[in-house]
Amino acid sequence: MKVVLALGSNLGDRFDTLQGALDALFDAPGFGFVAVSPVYETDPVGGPEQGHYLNAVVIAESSLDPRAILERAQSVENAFGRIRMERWGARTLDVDLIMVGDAVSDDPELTLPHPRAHERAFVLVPWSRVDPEATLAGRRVTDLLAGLDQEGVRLRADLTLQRPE
Ligand SMILES: Nc1ncnc2c1ncn2[C@@H]1O[C@H](COP(=O)(O)OP(=O)(O)OP(=O)(O)O)[C@@H](O)[C@H]1O
Ligand SMILES: Nc1nc2c(c(=O)[nH]1)N=C(CO)CN2
Repeated sequence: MKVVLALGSNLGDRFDTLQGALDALFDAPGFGFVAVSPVYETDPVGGPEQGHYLNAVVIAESSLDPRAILERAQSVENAFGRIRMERWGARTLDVDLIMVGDAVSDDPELTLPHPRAHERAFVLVPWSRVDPEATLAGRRVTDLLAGLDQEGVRLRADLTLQRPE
């Protein structure tokens, strides 16, 4: 199954956090690296006033079930010292499951595809760069993007994530 994960960080050394998270996600069996997007500097969306994020999207191949992938994502978030404060507030690391194959779920603990991904340029811009043919719930990501303001999402060509070892 194809798995799409979105990474975000807006506290501390944001790039180091993203690279560390990428390495940690693939540092266990059951998860094969496919590709990682460029890094984007993004205006914060929602929540209280907070700093800019670095965002990236990772594509993996996995036969793990969605719950196991969520657990892995959460353990990586915890390992990078994420302190959960207010909703949509600042965080050292956020790992969201955007889609897991064609799994569909409306469980609040794990909603798939991610219920807000289709409206988030900070997810769709990097995703479309790493997979221009991608679709989300039957719609092309590039089409979804056409209706969104992308001004707050800027390529950081000076920052490149390395594929995990
Ligand atoms: N697709 C998903 N990916 C990650 N977490 C999810 C997903 N669907 C539901 N959740 C649940 O959401 C909770 C995480 O909420 P969190 O505080 O990270 O939200 P947020 O990142 O601030 O906001 P958002 O969900 O809009 O990105 C987790 O406890 C998890 O169980
Ligand atoms: N730019 C940006 N804004 C956000 C982000 C994020 O990763 N990037 N994550 C959020 C909660 O998941 C809320 N707002």
